Amino acid sequence: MSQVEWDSDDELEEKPFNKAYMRRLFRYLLPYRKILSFVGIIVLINMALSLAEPLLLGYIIDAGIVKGDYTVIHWIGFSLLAIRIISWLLGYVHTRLINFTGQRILFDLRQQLFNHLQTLSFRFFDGRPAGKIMSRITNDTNAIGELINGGLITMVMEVTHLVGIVAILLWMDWQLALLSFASLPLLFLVVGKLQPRIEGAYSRSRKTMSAINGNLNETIQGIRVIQAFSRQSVNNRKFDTLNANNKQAYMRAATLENTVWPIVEMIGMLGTCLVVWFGAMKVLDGVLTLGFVMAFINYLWRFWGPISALSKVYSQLLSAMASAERIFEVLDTEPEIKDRAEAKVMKSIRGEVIFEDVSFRYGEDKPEVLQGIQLHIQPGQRVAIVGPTGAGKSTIVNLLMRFYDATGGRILIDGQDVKDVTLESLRKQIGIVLQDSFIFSGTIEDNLRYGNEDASDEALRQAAQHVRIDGFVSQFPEGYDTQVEERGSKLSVGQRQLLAFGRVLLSDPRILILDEATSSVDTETEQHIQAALHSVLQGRTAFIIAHRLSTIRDADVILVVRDGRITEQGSHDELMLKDGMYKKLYMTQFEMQQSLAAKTGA
Ligand SMILES: Nc1ncnc2c1ncn2[C@@H]1O[C@H](COP(=O)(O)OP(=O)(O)OP(=O)(O)O)[C@@H](O)[C@H]1O
Repeated sequence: MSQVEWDSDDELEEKPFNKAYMRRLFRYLLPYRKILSFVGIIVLINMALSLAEPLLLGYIIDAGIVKGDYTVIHWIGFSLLAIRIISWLLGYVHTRLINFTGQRILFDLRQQLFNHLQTLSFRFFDGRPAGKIMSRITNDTNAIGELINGGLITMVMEVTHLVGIVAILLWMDWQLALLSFASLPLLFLVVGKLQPRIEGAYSRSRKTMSAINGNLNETIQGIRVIQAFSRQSVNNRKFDTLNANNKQAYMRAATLENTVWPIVEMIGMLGTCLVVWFGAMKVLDGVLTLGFVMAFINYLWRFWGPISALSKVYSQLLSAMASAERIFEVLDTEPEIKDRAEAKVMKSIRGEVIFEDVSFRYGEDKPEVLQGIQLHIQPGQRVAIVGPTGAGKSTIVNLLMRFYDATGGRILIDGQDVKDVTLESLRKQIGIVLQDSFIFSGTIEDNLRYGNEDASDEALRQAAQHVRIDGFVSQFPEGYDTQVEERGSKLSVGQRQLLAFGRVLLSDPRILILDEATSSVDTETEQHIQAALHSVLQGRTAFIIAHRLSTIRDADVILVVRDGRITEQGSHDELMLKDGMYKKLYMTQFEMQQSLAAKTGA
């Protein structure tokens, strides 16, 4: 299947009933069919017990109260109590079992989605808001869970209930039964007209709630920028509107619902009134007994419960359909970058990298962002990639990591095409340090071991020393066991950078990709970073998207990228002699640095 288009239609709250989705959802129930069949039997027994109650009530009136027979009263009274106790026990068991199964199915589905998401290619995540992807794993699986937990069981229970009641009413007195159903067409008319409006109103209320969530998410993520730009009052007004929309939508839904159900009850009462009226006359005529009419009316009261429950399950079913569609779309998306069937494990490499006439575009309808890239890098060489923003520097390294596949040409590492080896073996031998060093929640040690969990403690300490993090880590009371919060928010920018160097050093890759940070840190940290960089680069082929003049000058090969092409290639001295773009770039940067140094007095 092609990549999913997450357009606005995608977020519809409800979708028509879809048999194929339903069948697929049922497949998740299959592993639990034994438990579910057992639950089904319990539910049926419970229904039968509950349906017996009005009959017993009728009997206690006719054979007990009217005839003054104490034994019947005792026995039936005891039976009614026993039925309630057994019903309660069975209800407890079935709720426990169905909750347990529902949670297991949710667990399976969530796990499957998570595992699959991790295999999907970068292109899948490009342009898809993280919030929407997250909501598929949480909200959408929950909607399915609710359907299984509440909906399915309610459906089985209420349908059996309804069929049972109708059958009993017809069996007791078909004429009276038909009389009591006389108001049904009116009921269907009212519910058929108003129910979609209630559902629409609730759906709008949920949508306005998701707008609130989105806004909250963005506000929390961007709180620094918001406060820096003093946007609080503008944001308050925006939130106020969203909040008011939600209140309005909810109030409308609630008002509609509060109007509909009393009308439904009134219509229901109409049928009951007719039965009471005719029934009472028949009792006086001696055709029916009092107990019979009481039992009949009791069944009628029970008739409306399942109808309202079923209409709720129906809307639950439709919203689960929309969730199922979104979940299956993700599960059906094939990872674009994956191992070929005949892919081999890439053996230990030396680090020679060749780009043979490589071209690339981010989408079929997108322009080429790389064209005719030719490169031959020897093992251990240090390559600096420079060029204006948007030139294609990151794209070159993305192709080397196989985050995307080149659309033309070949990329060879030690003579092996990157497409012919397994992704894992390729990526294990390439390390990457990005500008914004992503630190995971967990301890400092966890983060260091991220690429090599089996590293010895000794190797860990050495790596930490080399990248100079031992100094600041030893100042934390818990040392390497210090918990760094999500994204390393407890650490400074420089410390995060050093930690990222340590992580890559410990994983010991042959090729290193480094996106040099542009953000300035204090001179001491800068020195630490330079020293750490020196350790990390030792003996590895390195591709550095370079911003610092010293890094650029020290590189063995400098690539000047412009508009997706390598326009100049060579060492610093060679390129300076050419008097081309590199010289211009270098001189501009040099002057900038000089004036910055003059300003800061460094
Ligand atoms: N995921 C993407 N989908 C579509 N186009 C993209 C994507 N990533 C980058 N591009 C486009 O590809 C071109 C090259 O981007 P690239 O990120 O490689 O530039 P860069 O030289 O690394 O820029 P910078 O120095 O600003 O990071 C740009 O025109 C950019 O808009």
